[in-house]
Amino acid sequence: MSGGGHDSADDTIALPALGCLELRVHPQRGRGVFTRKAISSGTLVNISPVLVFGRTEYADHGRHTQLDHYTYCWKDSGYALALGLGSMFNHEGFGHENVGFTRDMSRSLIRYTALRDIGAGEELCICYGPNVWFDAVSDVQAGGSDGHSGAQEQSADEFMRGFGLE
Ligand SMILES: C[S@@+](CC[C@H](N)C(=O)[O-])C[C@H]1O[C@@H](n2cnc3c(N)ncnc32)[C@H](O)[C@@H]1O
Repeated sequence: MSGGGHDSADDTIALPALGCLELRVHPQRGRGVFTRKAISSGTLVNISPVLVFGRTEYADHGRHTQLDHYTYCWKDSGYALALGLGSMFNHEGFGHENVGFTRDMSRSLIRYTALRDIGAGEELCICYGPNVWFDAVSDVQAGGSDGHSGAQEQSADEFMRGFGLE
């Protein structure tokens, strides 16, 4: 078993068990994912299975509900709800997020990986894309470096398709 999150059998997915992640309420962002211990760059921090909605089902129903604040773009113009912590990562602007995500369409899951060393007590944030639907609050200090290690796994195209936006 490697750190890649799946065993040799294609239908078995090993889940990371860091034991240091916790859900906390951020005063402006609402619930978010925080770590009690330092996490090294490149660590697989979470795997979320997803619930996939087809394009028509989502257009007719899902987008008119709270689901629209949580879903990721998925294949064939559908959308997917990440189950578990995958729906709890808050947003930081591009270059300031400390967690990247990769959609595994064939296994219906999303992998989340630390893009840099993350300190104890930090919030784990992903980047939803360039256009968000809320007034984004950032915890990044002005003038700080983006801290990216080059571990970003998304292609530019995947990134621009964003979290729930096209
Ligand atoms: C996928 S949910 C994240 C979990 C959410 N905080 C909760 O409590 O359910 C996305 C929502 O979180 C909030 N959010 C995420 N990042 C934010 C940010 N940087 N600033 C303000 N609100 C944020 C927005 O309300 C957004 O619609």
